[in-house]
Amino acid sequence: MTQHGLNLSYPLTELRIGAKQLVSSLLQGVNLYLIGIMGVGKTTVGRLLAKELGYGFLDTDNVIAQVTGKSINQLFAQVGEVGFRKLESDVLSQVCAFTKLTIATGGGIVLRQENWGYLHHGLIVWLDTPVEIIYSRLAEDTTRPLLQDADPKGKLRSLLEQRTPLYSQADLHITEREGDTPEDVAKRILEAIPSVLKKTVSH
Ligand SMILES: Nc1ncnc2c1ncn2[C@@H]1O[C@H](COP(=O)(O)OP(=O)(O)OP(=O)(O)O)[C@@H](O)[C@H]1O
Ligand SMILES: O=C(O)C1=C[C@@H](O)[C@@H](O)[C@H](O)C1
Ligand SMILES: [Mg+2]
Repeated sequence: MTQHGLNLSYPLTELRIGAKQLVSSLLQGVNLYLIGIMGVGKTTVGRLLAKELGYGFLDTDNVIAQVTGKSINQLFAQVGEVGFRKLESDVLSQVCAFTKLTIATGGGIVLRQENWGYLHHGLIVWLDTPVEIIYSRLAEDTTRPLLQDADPKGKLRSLLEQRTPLYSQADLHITEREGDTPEDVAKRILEAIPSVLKKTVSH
């Protein structure tokens, strides 16, 4: 984030008065990227954050589906995970050229090294939710091809375990607490952004 030359001289009391305005002015149009395993709420919380910040909202999964005219399930069936990952990188490489966006990413965006070059154009937020909660949310959902497994909960656990070192490279780590609404999570992110920007430049 230091390459953005953010102005960090702000009175802390302002955080309580107008967190949204403060965060907007601190970010100076820098994009927010939400990463995390499927079902943590990247799409849901991303929309709320965009509204709060006066940012546009994009979801890489939705952009891929719109551009190809196919669902994520159809793409996995037709071009495989490898083909899907190429499309995902193409989309990310294009959207990172814009500013003032909150971008919800697909859960596997962290897997390709080249994607990190694009993600680091912005501020990266890792949404982290206990597997039990994610599972209860997605148990009836058939739109995630990687969860079409004999043991979907085990699959979620193993994906999270494999990807945790990658998600950990985010600028900000927000852990969802039991009972947190999407609004609570968005608020916690907004409140945490000033501290992470401050921490980055003081090193
Ligand atoms: N804090 C929350 N409390 C309750 N339900 C939530 C919360 N966050 C998200 N949800 C619900 O969980 C489901 C999954 O959320 P969402 O689609 O936003 O996850 P995602 O991280 O974008 O997943 P994917 O990586 O598969 O795109 C949705 O039905 C959403 O309404
Ligand atoms: O975690 C993953 O690898 C995925 C998450 C979804 O957002 C989709 O991008 C797709 O279902 C793959
Ligand atoms: Mg999503």
